[in-house]
Amino acid sequence: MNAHSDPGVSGTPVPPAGYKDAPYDVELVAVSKSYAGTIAVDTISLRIPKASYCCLLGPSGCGKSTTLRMIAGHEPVSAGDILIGDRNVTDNPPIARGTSMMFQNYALFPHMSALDNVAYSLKVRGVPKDERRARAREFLDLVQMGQYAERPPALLSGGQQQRVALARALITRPRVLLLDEPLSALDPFLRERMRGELKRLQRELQISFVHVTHSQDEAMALADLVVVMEAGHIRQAAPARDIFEKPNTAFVARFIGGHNVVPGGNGSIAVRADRCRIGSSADQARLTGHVSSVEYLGALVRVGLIGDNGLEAAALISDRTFFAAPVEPGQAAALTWSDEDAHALAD
Ligand SMILES: Nc1ncnc2c1ncn2[C@@H]1O[C@H](COP(=O)(O)OP(=O)(O)OP(=O)(O)O)[C@@H](O)[C@H]1O
Repeated sequence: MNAHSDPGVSGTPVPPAGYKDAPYDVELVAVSKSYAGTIAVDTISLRIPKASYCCLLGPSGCGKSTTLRMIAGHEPVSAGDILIGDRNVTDNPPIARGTSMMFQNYALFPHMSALDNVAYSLKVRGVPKDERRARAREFLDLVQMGQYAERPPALLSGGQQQRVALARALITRPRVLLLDEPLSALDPFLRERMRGELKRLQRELQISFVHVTHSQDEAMALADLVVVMEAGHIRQAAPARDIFEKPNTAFVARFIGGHNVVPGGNGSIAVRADRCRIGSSADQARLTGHVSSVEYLGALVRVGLIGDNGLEAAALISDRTFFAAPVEPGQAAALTWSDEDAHALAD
């Protein structure tokens, strides 16, 4: 292994040639993956700027995990190139890419203590015992697990096991940390807490995280760059706010949630549900019909509406506005919005 493929296990990471100047941590160039008869990923190109939090988001089977596994080197590409920094790693084994992967089920060794689990990848790289144990302690402290160093995984909670798995993935000092559905096994309370923790770690370490999720909320909360995938394609890659404010297609608008997709003058338009109002005045109405549901969400109330044309839509309104003029399911109602809140979609 040369200095350029050393993921920085012996002290300060050694930047690969040209890495410092590379504006992207990850670059996918026309990457495809086919299995016998199935195209899992179809000619995708993507640039992940340095030290970004990137979420790959999309419905089940859209190719997110396959993309992540190809970046990790656990799956060979069928076509295309993968660059980490400005180094083409397409044919490199996982250990020589400068990436590290944290698996969904954490994949900890049950017979080893938390400390030995974390130190393990240094062991396989031949780092002496004292040094690797000292480094493992450092990384357990980083994820606030120093006090559990001697416990085996079976005596740790799910959230604690996950922290150990994170420390284990980070100890090799990767350029890019790859996370496959890292929060899905946690209960909702812990999930939110770990979400904040992941973001903190990414900021502190100033490396890129590529995080696969099918949760829109998770992607919106975490990502600098949200990559929305469908059927092996990237449909949109942009900051969360751009995706939410300017979804480019009906699929993205629907998948990201919180939008109504309705016919406009030239094709479909998306209007955010929180920009819609419920009224009864037919002259301002954009969509007339009746209330189909009322969901109290605390600060907001979601009013579902079925248009006379069969179209389903919703308004998200503040609790104060709703209770000033409440409506009930079955009641005739109209949805209104301003022209400036209507966003034209490409299809
Ligand atoms: N080893 C494999 N052999 C054959 N087909 C596969 C293999 N792995 C994945 N696929 C197919 O490739 C497509 C993409 O799968 P992938 O696991 O990347 O999707 P995903 O978006 O991560 O889905 P999920 O959210 O359900 O994990 C799917 O149609 C899947 O069935």
